[in-house]
Amino acid sequence: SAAAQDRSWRLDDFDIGRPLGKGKFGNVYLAREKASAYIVALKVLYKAQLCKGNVEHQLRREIEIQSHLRHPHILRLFGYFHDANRVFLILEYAARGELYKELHRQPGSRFPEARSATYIASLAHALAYCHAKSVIHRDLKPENLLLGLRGELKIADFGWSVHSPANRRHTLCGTPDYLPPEMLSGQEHDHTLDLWSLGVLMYEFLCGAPPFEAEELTDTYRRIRQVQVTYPPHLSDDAVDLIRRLLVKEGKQRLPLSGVLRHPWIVKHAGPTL
Ligand SMILES: O=C(O)Cn1ncc2ncnc(NCCc3cnc(NC(=O)Nc4cccc(Cl)c4)s3)c21
Repeated sequence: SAAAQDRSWRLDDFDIGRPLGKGKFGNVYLAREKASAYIVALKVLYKAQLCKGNVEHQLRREIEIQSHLRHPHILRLFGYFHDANRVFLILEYAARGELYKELHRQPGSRFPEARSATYIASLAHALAYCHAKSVIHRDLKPENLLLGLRGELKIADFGWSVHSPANRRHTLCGTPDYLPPEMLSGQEHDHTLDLWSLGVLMYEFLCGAPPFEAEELTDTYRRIRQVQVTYPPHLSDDAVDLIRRLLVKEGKQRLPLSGVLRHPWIVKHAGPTL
């Protein structure tokens, strides 16, 4: 509610529960707002770490961007507050946790086609909503996808999101597996960046590993630049067709989200949830 933004929150407004996850800049805890008994996730970020990582402006941008986003497949950021040495994000609680843990629990670490299509359709709806507001996420990967109480997908962590078009200001940290060629060469990028990452995620949901994964980082970079993908035999022709239309070097040539939602592979498998 808007009230969540106006009133200033404090740590003793909450009962703190079990840790939900551990992060580079701080941990996430289950928490209950005392007055309403509302359950949230509370992410604790240490200012010293944020300062050392030179990411304070990214956090401010995330808070600004997230405070205007309202979508069933985007994890809500209800508000934030800080004390002497910590910043706290008050987040929607995703009861079924991290999607990548669910992915690796599966046989072969991959989802069946119908489940993958439902997740891709949810992502396409959420991204269409973001792009309509000129917001690109830029960091779509299984670690940033959470599952709600009924297993519904929630995009989380807009720590790398920006208004498009944009240029990368920061050196990349973390895996390059989900980044398009234009991000590797520091070129200007736009919302079509997220279309590439959607293709990488679709491949990983269906195959159990991202398409450009390699032992050496340099090999991953080369395979991304050359769009070097091999398709395992168990993939349906429709699935291969949709991935091929997203993993295209030229951003403008990638299938737009409207085309993704109309694609036969999505309509066939995720039809009822569209
Ligand atoms: O995922 C888990 O570990 C466990 N988990 N399990 C359930 C659950 N329900 C809700 N949230 C969870 N986790 C927090 C998800 C985030 C959302 N938004 C973020 N933003 C952020 O970290 N920003 C940020 C950080 C450091 C620097 C900068 Cl610049 C920006 S993290 C949950």
